[in-house]
Amino acid sequence: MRIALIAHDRMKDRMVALAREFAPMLRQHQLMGTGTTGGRLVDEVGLDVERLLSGPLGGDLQIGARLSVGEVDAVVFLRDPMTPQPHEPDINALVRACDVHDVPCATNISSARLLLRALG
Ligand SMILES: O=C(CO)COP(=O)(O)O
Repeated sequence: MRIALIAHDRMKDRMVALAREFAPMLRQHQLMGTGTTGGRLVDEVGLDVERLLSGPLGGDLQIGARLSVGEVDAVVFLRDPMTPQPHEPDINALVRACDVHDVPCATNISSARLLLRALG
């Protein structure tokens, strides 16, 4: 499976903890992430993650574009619900693309755990 991992700044520690928890499972899959999130997962968890652009520079759009042509199977997107983001339209575009193409998209830790368990 091709899994995209994305987290806003205040959610990145939680993404790292989640990735540690699921590291053995995640290693079985092809991973991609936005720039900073991907970097942390590489450096702190030792995962092999293809790093795309940082979110505010177009990383969400890159993932959305891949997803729209069938190149992403699942998304974990830990959005920060409390902080406005300069690239809000990109964020909405990615979540919308998940809905348009019926790609599972977990936007909080509980749903991410369920999704990653299901992908086993
Ligand atoms: O902004 C993001 C998603 O909208 C995440 O981007 P970074 O992983 O580069 O911080």
